[in-house]
Order: sequence, then C-alpha cells, then structure tokens
Amino acid sequence: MNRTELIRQIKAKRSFLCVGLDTDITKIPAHLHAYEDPVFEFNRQIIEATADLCVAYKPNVAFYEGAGAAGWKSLQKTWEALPKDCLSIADAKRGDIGNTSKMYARAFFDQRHSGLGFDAVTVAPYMGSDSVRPFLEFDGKWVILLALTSNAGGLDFQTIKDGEGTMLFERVIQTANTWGNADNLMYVVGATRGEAFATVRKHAPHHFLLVPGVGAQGGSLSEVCEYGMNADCGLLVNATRSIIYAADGRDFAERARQEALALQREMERELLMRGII
Ligand SMILES: O=c1ccn([C@@H]2O[C@H](COP(=O)(O)O)[C@@H](O)[C@H]2O)c(=O)[nH]1
Repeated sequence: MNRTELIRQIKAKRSFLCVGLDTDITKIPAHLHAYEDPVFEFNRQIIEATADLCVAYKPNVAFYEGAGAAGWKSLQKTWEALPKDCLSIADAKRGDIGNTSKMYARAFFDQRHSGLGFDAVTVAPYMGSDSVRPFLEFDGKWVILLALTSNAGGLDFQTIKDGEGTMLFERVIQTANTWGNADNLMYVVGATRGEAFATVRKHAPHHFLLVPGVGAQGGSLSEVCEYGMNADCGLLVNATRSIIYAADGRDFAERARQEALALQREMERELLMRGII
C-alpha cells in the first residue's frame, strides 16, 4: 500500500489505528483451543471484528517465532487474512550486515520466496546504512525504522547527546532521511514520549510515524496528536493488549471491537479538530 492510498484509507475510515496482533497462546480464550490453529482463529476473529475501524495491522513476529514452524504457519495464514485496505506491518525489528538484511527483507516482503508479502517491516538502525538499504530496495514496500522507542530502556541510548547537543534518535532520523523518503520510510516513536514528537517533526515533517504505546503502556493519544500530527495525519497509532485482550471469554472479539471503536472515535475527533477530514 503506497502513501496516497494510506492517506485515503485514513480519511475514509476516519481512523489512524493500527491493531497489534501479538497473540500469546496462553492468553487466548479457552474455547479457541478446540481449533486446529487457535492462534490463527483468534487473529481471524479479531480482524473480522476490527477491520472497519483500523488502517493497519501489526503482528509482532516474536509471538509467532516462539512457536517454531507452527508459529510461522499461523503468521502466514494471518497475513493472508489481513484485509487489502489495511497496511500490513511485520514488527520484526530486523537489521544485519547487508547480505543478511537482504534475506530478512526477502523473508517478510517477497511472497514468492517466503509465503509472506507484508507491506512494511520494522528495522533497527544500529548497524547503519548497509543494514537498512536492502529493505528499501523492495519497490512499493515500507521500512519502519526505530527512532525513539516507547520502553523505559529507550532512554539508555536514544536520547544521548553528541557534542552539538543533538540526540541519537535525531541523528538516526537525519541520517536515515538520506537513505529513503516519506514514500518508503516511516519512524517508530513511542506514544510515551509526548512532547518529543515536536522534535521528531522538526526532522521528519512529512514522514509517517508508527506510534506504539497507547493503551497498556499508558501513552497519551491527544499528546501524540498535538505534537505529532501533520497535514496528512502522518500517524499510525498502535494498540495491542488493550484491544486484543480486552476480554478472555466467548465475547473477546466483540470486546476488542469496543476498545478499537473507542480509539477510532477519539482519532476521528482529532482528525476533525485539525481539519484533516
Ligand atoms: O517502541 C516500541 C516499538 C515497538 N513496540 C511494540 O508495539 C506493541 C505494543 O503493544 P501494547 O500491548 O499496545 O503495549 C508490541 O508489539 C511492542 O513490541 C513498542 O511497544 N514500543
């Protein structure tokens, strides 16, 4: 899905919600264990219940890799079940020397080789340009580069200042802007970082930002919008546990829908307030 189409979907659905699919077999409702692939069945019902309310889905690959070959199969079936009007994001946080990154990119982007054809993959910037460029070489795909993450440890390195007073995450954005552009590169900025969005926007006024950290991690959606929204919206705000684990009974999908709906309504208000819709 390209940038124009993503913006069109945001305006049509009045939402910039990304639903995380971090499906932990120990947390899914007991009755789903009767299915051949309980993880996939859980995802299928979550997707069916939320597809009109969100513009992206983000399975975190760790939750599938942990189950070995069966987990990869669940991930593949989940990717196949994602609606075509939603951006599909593999949250894999990859990045290695060039020839290895090329294989990682193939694994998530190239359906002919791997059976997976995600629109976007999260990538770690630590190993630099040759570790990121192989992902950018895939036409029509997105790299979502970690910039300022939502976790407490994100402050261990990412906000260290160099001699000019520039923080590491700013350098990441400045440098990565020379590798890709707003049509193939997004940045991860945690919702827990509030006013840091103003700094991010100084360096990346037009790029989309993937924003995890609302819901279970306590980030503020209104703060993210105040400092981070641009004229095209420019935000994909992810919520995972607060949506998919809203309930653990037979009504889990309906309760997930209610949580997603509450976020979508808040997003609609933000889009209206800023004249984007
Ligand atoms: O800075 C980051 C980068 C990635 N994540 C991932 O997003 C989701 C958040 O899940 P919640 O349940 O909504 O907290 C999860 O997959 C993380 O690995 C992040 O949280 N922060």
